Amino acid sequence: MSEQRDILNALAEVLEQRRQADPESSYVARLHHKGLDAILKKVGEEATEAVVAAKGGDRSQVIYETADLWFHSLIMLSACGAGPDDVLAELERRFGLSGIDEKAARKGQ
Ligand SMILES: N=c1c2ncn([C@@H]3O[C@H](COP(=O)(O)OP(=O)(O)OP(=O)(O)O)[C@@H](O)[C@H]3O)c2ncn1[C@@H]1O[C@H](COP(=O)(O)O)[C@@H](O)[C@H]1O
Repeated sequence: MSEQRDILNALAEVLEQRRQADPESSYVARLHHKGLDAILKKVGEEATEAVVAAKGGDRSQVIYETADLWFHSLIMLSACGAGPDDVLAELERRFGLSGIDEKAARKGQ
């Protein structure tokens, strides 16, 4: 298992623990306390910020904003009873399958 995958799983574990934490001392607990709509709003905002950063062409800003987006996406997954391994498994399932071929197979169904 790569170090990058380790940090995703380590972070996912912390995020699960924070669901029951004190909203006064934990940002993640505070978001859960506000509810799913608040979590989804943050994911939308962070996605927009990542897009704006990419459009601006500053590589380090793109990385920074994408980290924010991934972080909030992990909170969304946690709220939906899923985790990074579930998404990685889906990407693994798709690996090597051309998006064009996949779409053609779907349209032919
Ligand atoms: N990786 C992160 C992480 N990335 C971003 N953030 C926070 O996410 C928020 C992002 O908000 P914005 O960039 O939109 O800035 P803002 O204007 O402060 O946002 P608003 O909430 O006010 O809308 C900021 O408060 C960041 O500090 C994070 N907060 C926590 N983590 C990880 O999550 C763990 C648990 O955090 P707590 O729940 O706070 O203990 C931490 O140990 C870290 O590993």
